[in-house]
Amino acid sequence: MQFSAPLKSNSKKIMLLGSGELGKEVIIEAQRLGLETIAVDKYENAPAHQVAHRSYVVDMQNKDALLEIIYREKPHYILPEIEALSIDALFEAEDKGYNVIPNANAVSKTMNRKNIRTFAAETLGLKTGPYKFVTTEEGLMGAARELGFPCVIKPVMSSSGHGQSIARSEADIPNSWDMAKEARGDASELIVEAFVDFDYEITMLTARNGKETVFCEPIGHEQRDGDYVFSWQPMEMSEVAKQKAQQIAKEITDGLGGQGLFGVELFVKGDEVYFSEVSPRPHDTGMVTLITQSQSEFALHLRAVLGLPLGFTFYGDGASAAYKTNLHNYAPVISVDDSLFSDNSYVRVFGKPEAHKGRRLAVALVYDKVDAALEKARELIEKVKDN
Ligand SMILES: Nc1ncnc2c1ncn2[C@@H]1O[C@H](COP(=O)(O)OP(=O)(O)OP(=O)(O)O)[C@@H](O)[C@H]1O
Ligand SMILES: NCC(=O)N[C@@H]1O[C@H](COP(=O)([O-])[O-])[C@@H](O)[C@H]1O
Ligand SMILES: [Mg+2]
Repeated sequence: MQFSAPLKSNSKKIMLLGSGELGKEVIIEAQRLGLETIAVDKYENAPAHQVAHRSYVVDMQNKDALLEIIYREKPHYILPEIEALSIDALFEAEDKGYNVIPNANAVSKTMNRKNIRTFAAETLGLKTGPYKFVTTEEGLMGAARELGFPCVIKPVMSSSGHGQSIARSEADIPNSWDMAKEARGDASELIVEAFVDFDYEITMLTARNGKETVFCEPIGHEQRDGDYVFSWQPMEMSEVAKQKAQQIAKEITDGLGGQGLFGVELFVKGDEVYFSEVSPRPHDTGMVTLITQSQSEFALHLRAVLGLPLGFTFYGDGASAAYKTNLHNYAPVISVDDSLFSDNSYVRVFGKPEAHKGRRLAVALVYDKVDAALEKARELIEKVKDN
């Protein structure tokens, strides 16, 4: 492969749509390969804006506004980094010959829970828990009664747990309805899922470069209020469950097609593996690969996009802990105890310009045997504060 310099007439350009902490790492990897980088998001000084060659602030749901930037910049690759963006802009750009990663149809399917769930369960026949879609509060009550309690309620378009709740009895349904309706994203329709009483859940990072598919070691994670707080790698699994997990990851990523890295979310009970959802891009729980692998999920995403070989070394076990703030603050200051910077741990601060309750601002990473790494990550994250 040939590599040019950025900011020249012959530069190779990537445009990131969404510029959070995950995109920031993708941009850094792209710059390591001499690519020209453009980061787009809905607010100023987003993490990836801070490291890209150029940045734009735009309403990500506005088709014309997104297309205007795409046509102006003419990127070789368009990498969606968030779910809430104008899918019509991506379809139109793809029609005009732009390379949307992994492809506009995959982005469209995965951004909407109804599309991806029906594709996985009904088209591909993958095992999932029971589910229903509803558009009214009465419909929600009926679906919950049918599926049984507890059940999980989510807007069809949302991420990081926004608008998600668990209803434990009929009395919880009005509150679940309100929570879903008030969330950002698209709550015109809701998915109601039977609660899967899994033993553990994993992310199977899966990369496709057009020639081969590779899997990372399974990542275990702990979620609170639908958002990740701790992840570790590898998650110890039975050989049968691991094989099934890779098989499901292969089928769903082959079904979606295109090049790039995917985060396949799976629930595991005994040797049974249930498909939950998939991100057609690096996954928040995969930040642990920054410390466990020779090529992180961000580096692998870039390699897959460019069609480069996907070989990498798993250096050894590790864990990550997300730092989430409780404050509203227009200029957050993050205090990190010096003990986080050790021979086997460090912290990455995303540089988000504003804090609000529940927002992820930093991540602690530990390299050690899984149990020790997770224990240390739990201990260290308590030593991060902001004000
Ligand atoms: N049907 C279910 N049964 C049990 N737990 C569930 C179910 N659905 C979701 N969860 C729990 O909630 C978490 C978040 O759900 P999900 O991944 O669907 O939301 P999300 O908003 O897309 O999150 P993200 O954007 O971080 O991936 C899951 O990782 C799991 O821990
Ligand atoms: N689970 C999806 C996920 O982790 N996405 C990551 O969070 C950012 C948004 O953060 P914000 O809400 O703090 O702006 C996104 O841009 C992406 O990097
Ligand atoms: Mg998820």
